[in-house]
Amino acid sequence: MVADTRTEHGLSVDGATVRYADGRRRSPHPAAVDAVTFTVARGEVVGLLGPSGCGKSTLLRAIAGLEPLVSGTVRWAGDDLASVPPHRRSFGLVFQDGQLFVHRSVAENIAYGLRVQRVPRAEREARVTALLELVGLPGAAERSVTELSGGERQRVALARSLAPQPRLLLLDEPLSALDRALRDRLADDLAAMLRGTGTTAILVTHDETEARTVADRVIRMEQGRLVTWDAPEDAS
Ligand SMILES: Nc1ncnc2c1ncn2[C@@H]1O[C@H](COP(=O)(O)OP(=O)(O)OP(=O)(O)O)[C@@H](O)[C@H]1O
Repeated sequence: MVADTRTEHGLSVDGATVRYADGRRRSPHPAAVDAVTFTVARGEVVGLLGPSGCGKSTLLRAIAGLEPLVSGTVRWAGDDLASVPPHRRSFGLVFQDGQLFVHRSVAENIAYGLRVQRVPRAEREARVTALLELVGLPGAAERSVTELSGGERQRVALARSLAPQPRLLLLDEPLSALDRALRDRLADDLAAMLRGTGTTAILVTHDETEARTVADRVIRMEQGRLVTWDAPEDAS
């Protein structure tokens, strides 16, 4: 068999199955994620679409290591991550509500992961300044996150997740809480941010237009299963 270099250098999910325990039932609970197989090449942005409850967030959480697999594997660059805890995967996560630290400034929020990585202060400050430029909030470093709009908050959440340069960014409906006009604008900005930083990412969304704006390729789930996927552009 010819080695698949795309898979070796990025994410490879193979037969991933997640089942939530249900203490009340004797019969096995249906799998929330059912034998899902796909790959994401380095630098690629994949959109994950599907109706509510089809298992998108569960799949993302499983990739992050936050939900155990009952079968299947999640690999990065060919290495099985089964024994690698979430904080050692170098994956970033962004949720719908941003989940910022409300008692910290914008800069402190963005610098959080860099402090954990013990990045020296001067470098931290330079990275925060560059990231604020990138997300369209120059000069906002000392602002309190409590006084930001919803869109500004999501921009800060994106900057915070990009700061440690994650090898994979997992975006779980990061724009869903915003109104339509803001969402469209931020989708364009998000696409530019991911391309500009060469970030490998999976974007979960309900919104086909948003997926097409941000992602290179779209995959679709229904009832725990992957039902369609666009062929990777350079695969043949
Ligand atoms: N903690 C949990 N315990 C038990 N069942 C859960 C849990 N979280 C999710 N589920 C179930 O797993 C299935 C998949 O849920 P999931 O949140 O992954 O779907 P989703 O596609 O992300 O939905 P949405 O688009 O509404 O966020 C659903 O049937 C849901 O009820």
